[in-house]
Amino acid sequence: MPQTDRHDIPLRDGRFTAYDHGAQLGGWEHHGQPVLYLSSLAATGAGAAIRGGVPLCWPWFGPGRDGRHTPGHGFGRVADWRLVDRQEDPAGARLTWELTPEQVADLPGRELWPHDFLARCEVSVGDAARVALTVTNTGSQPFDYEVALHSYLVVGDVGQIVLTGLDGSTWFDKVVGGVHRQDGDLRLDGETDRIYHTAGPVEVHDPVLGRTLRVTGEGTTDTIVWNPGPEKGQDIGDMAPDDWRTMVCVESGAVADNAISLPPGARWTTATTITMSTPMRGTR
Ligand SMILES: O=P(O)(O)OC[C@H]1O[C@H](O)[C@H](O)[C@@H](O)[C@@H]1O
Repeated sequence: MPQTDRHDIPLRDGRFTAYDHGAQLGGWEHHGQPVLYLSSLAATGAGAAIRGGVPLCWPWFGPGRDGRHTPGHGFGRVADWRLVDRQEDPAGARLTWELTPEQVADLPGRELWPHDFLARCEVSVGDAARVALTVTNTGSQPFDYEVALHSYLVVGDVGQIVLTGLDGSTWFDKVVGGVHRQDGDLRLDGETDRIYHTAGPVEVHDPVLGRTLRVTGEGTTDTIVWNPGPEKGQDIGDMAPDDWRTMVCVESGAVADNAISLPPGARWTTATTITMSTPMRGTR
């Protein structure tokens, strides 16, 4: 396998990193503030899933709908994508990668999703960061897939953040099971792993860093909120033991019963956009 190609891109108002491996946006710093978390222990070599930034979960999410798919979050996140375009100017940059069946032929898990496809991932960073995945069905049979754009956001203290935009939506609890309805804003207390049935926008109000991050999905139906909490957080090999305190994942996706179905010749774009604003607005 080729070495991971990493792109370090300076911008007028910040900088970001991106990898051909997984077509992945890595760290992003905007106006001197880190916005996307990238673990200092992240593995980036062949087969590795890069811990942080915005991993692409595709063509399944987690262990898939049957709970038995590996690798977790699909082979798209560990594939070496082909960079097909790179546009840069001081205000913003855009990188575009493609992935075809030939590039994933030898990857574990390909046999679980053996369809003909063209996938295109576009990462654009300027005032906002946007990750867009467009999948085309190039075969003669319909197929479906799950997708999540798994943003790792930097927060000052996960115990103090308030998430708005989820009020009234139903959610599935991945920690203990069960479906619930969100009543008001969300404050995290320990391990949290939830699939909310809303595309957002979801805002993360952060009193410690004095800012609000907004995550907006396009072509998506779900928002996944994840933080491993103190116990699991200590055991994640590619994260420093206390890092769980200063990150939260707010992921735009279409998962489980909301998987995307594509007839032959059709294509679909799912995207997430992350913006940062200050000062904070009121929460309840
Ligand atoms: O450890 P990873 O495979 O990167 O997954 C990290 C997390 O991703 C998502 O947020 C899932 O909902 C979680 O269940 C999972 O633990």
